[in-house]
Amino acid sequence: MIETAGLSVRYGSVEAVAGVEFDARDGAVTGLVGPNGSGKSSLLGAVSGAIRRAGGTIMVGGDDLGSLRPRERAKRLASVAQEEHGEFPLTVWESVLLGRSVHRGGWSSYTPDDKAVAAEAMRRTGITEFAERPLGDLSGGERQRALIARALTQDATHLLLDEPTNHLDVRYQHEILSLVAELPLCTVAVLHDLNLAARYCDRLILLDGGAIAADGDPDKVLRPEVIEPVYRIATRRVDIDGVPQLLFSPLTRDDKS
Ligand SMILES: Nc1ncnc2c1ncn2[C@@H]1O[C@H](COP(=O)(O)OP(=O)(O)OP(=O)(O)O)[C@@H](O)[C@H]1O
Repeated sequence: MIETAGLSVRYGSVEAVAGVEFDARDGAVTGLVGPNGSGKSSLLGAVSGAIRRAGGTIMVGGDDLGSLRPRERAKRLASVAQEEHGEFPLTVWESVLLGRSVHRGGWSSYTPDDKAVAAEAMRRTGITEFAERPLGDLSGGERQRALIARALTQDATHLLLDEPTNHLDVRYQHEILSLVAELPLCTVAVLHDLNLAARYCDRLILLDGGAIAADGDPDKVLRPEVIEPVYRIATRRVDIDGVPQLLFSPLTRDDKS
């Protein structure tokens, strides 16, 4: 479980996250949605510890995030950030295997079990064939799947994903999110695509201007009267097989005024 209270993130005079309180349950996928600049990545970054919070508390598995030693933190939280920069000198296999390093002491080498966990994560994300390729040579979508495989290999109890479907083709968008939805973890994912969020999230937190505009299951949040004022786009909803799906059309001149 992840719980925050009064969580704030500031960049100079910009308050990107303004005293947010939410909880994300174990065994569920909580989606963070909202327009560009609404504070999704800042909120996720604060929870992962990558971005310094200006105030508030973050509890992960019942303990204050700040009280956890780095190794314990890594056993509890695995995260995939929006863009991982760098030269990527490692092969895909080496990079995925690095996820096991939090379970190894000092210089001890990887065990057959570590290698089996890494191989299984690669199989599930469809990247086995790229094992010997340098990570930096992969396409954006292939690299995204490799980074997700590394996070799965870390075998943490909480998973943070910032736009995990970014760069993925339509098949892998669904494959990766259905894989994530099956994991018995506490997962928080930033998603732009509201229709994917509807299908794979148990709960949605809609951010607007750094604050929570709506919080609840997809049926409750994905309603035109909730979505339209936040995204400022005309929205229609249809329910397909019990899953809400949204259709959008640009505002007319009259709507804008
Ligand atoms: N490093 C930074 N320095 C200054 N302002 C920043 C910085 N990072 C983010 N911001 C600002 O903080 C606010 C929230 O940004 P954030 O990236 O968290 O939003 P987001 O909802 O993830 O956006 P997007 O959907 O575009 O990825 C925005 O106003 C943004 O301009």
